[in-house]
Amino acid sequence: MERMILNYIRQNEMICRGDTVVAGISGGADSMALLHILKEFSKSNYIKIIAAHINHNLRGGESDLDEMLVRDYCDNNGIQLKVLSADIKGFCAFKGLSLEEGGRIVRYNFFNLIKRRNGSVKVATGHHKDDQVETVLMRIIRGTGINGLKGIDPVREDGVIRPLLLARKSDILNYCHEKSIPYRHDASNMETDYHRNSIRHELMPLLKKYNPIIDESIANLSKIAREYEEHITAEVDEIWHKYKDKASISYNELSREAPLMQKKVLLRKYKEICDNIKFQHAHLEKAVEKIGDKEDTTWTVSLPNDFLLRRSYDKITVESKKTNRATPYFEYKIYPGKSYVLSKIKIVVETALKKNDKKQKKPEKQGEFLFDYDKIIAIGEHIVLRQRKPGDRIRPLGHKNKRKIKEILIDNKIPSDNRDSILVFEVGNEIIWLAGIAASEEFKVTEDTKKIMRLAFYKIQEEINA
Ligand SMILES: Nc1ncnc2c1ncn2[C@@H]1O[C@H](COP(=O)(O)OP(=O)(O)OP(=O)(O)O)[C@@H](O)[C@H]1O
Repeated sequence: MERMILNYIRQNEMICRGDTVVAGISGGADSMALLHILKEFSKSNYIKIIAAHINHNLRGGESDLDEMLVRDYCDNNGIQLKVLSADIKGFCAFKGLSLEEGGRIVRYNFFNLIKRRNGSVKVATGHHKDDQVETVLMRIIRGTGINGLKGIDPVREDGVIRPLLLARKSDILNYCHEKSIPYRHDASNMETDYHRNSIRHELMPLLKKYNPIIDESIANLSKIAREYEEHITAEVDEIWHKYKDKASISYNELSREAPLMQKKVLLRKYKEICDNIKFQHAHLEKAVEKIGDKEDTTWTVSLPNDFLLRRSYDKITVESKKTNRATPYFEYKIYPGKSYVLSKIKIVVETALKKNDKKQKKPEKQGEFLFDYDKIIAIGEHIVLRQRKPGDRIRPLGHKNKRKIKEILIDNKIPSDNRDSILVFEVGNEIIWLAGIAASEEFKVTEDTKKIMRLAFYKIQEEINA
C-alpha cells in the first residue's frame, strides 16, 4: 500500500520538493497512516511536515487521549505539532450549525491559519477510498450530476490534498498493524453523522448482497466521471475567453454552443458573481430550454440566491433580483406652463401655442410631441408623469385600437433593463405619450386643433430643481 500511495502522490504532483505540508491528524488509523507515509516520503524528498490536531472536546477524557497519542507520536518522530483545543459544542450552538459542519469549519480554519503562518501551500487529510465511495453514494441519493459523481478531489485548487484516496480502510488498518503505527479507534468520531453512518453500516452491506464489489464499481464510476469532467472543463476553458469578465453574454454566440456547453458557461458566469454551489440542474435545464426558443427574445429564469438569468434580445445577463428594478417607481403631477427636472431629465410642458404657429406644427425631435390641448383639458386638469405599470395601454398613431405598452416596448427593442425608466404621460386615465416611443392617436394635432400643447424632455448634465 505504501508504494501505491507514494506513486499516487507523485503522479498527481500532490507534494513538491521544498513544500511545507500541514497534515490534519485526528489520532485515528487513517490520519496516523497518512502521517507515517508523509514521513516516509520526506526521507527521499525534501519536505517539512507540520501535524495539526484539533481537540474537539466532545468525548471528555477520550478526546484528551486522542490528543496525547498524537503528541507522543510527533514527539517520538521529531514532527512539529500544533494543537487547538476547541469548544465545538459552544461554537455550533452559537452559529446554529451541526457538529459535523462546525467541526469541519474549525478544522479547516485552523489548518489554514497554520498554513498562512508557515508559508505552506498544502494541507493533507486522511480521506480514503471508503470515504470516497460513501460520498458518491450520498450524492447519488441526494441527487447529483457528473461533477458530483467525481466525489472527493485528490488535489483541490486551494492546496488540500488526499494522498490516501486509493487506499481501502481495511488496507489502512493492515498497514498500521504491519508498521506498528499507534492509533485510536473512533478518534474524533463525532458519531452524529447519522446519514453517513447508516450508509456505511446499513446501505453498503445491503448493496454488497447484489454486487460484492459494489465499492470498487462506485470508485470506478467516480474515476470515469472525473475523466469526463476534466475533459469537458478543458473544452469550456477553450471557449471561455468569449464570455469571461463580460457584463453580458451574447445570445447569438451562446445559442450556437451545444446545450452542455451552454450550461457550463452559464454556471461559470453565475459563479463569477455569486459563489454559491447549490445550483440545481433544473435551473440550467430551464435556461437551455429558453435559449432553444429562438422566437422568445425577452425572458428571465430564476437562479439560486435571489439571482436571475435574463435575456433581452442579444444580451444574456446574470443579475441580482434585488437590483432588478433599476429605477424605483415614480409618479408626479405636472402642469402646463411649467418645466420640471427628474433625475437629469428636464420636462417641459408648454401650452396655448397657436395652431398657425408653423414652427411648432411638427415635433422637432424625438424628445418632444405636440398634442391637441383642448382634448387634453377635456379629460383632466393636470398630467401625470409616471413609470409604466402592468397592463398599460395606448392607441398609437395610425392605429384603430389600443396596444399593450409592453408589446410596444418589445417591438421597439427597448432592453428590459431600460423599460422602467421610460416616461409615461397620462391624463385622466388615458396615456397620451410614451416619451420618445409612441404618442396617442386620440390626442394628436389635427386640422381642427385650436390650441397646441407641447411636451418635451431633454437629458441635462446637472440635476437642478424645477
Ligand atoms: N480532530 C482532528 N484533528 C485534525 N485533523 C482531523 C481531525 N478530525 C479529522 N481530521 C482530518 O480530516 C480527515 C477526515 O476526517 P473525517 O472523515 O472524520 O471528517 P469528515 O468531516 O467526514 O471529512 P471532511 O473534513 O472532509 O468534512 C481526517 O482523515 C483528518 O485528516
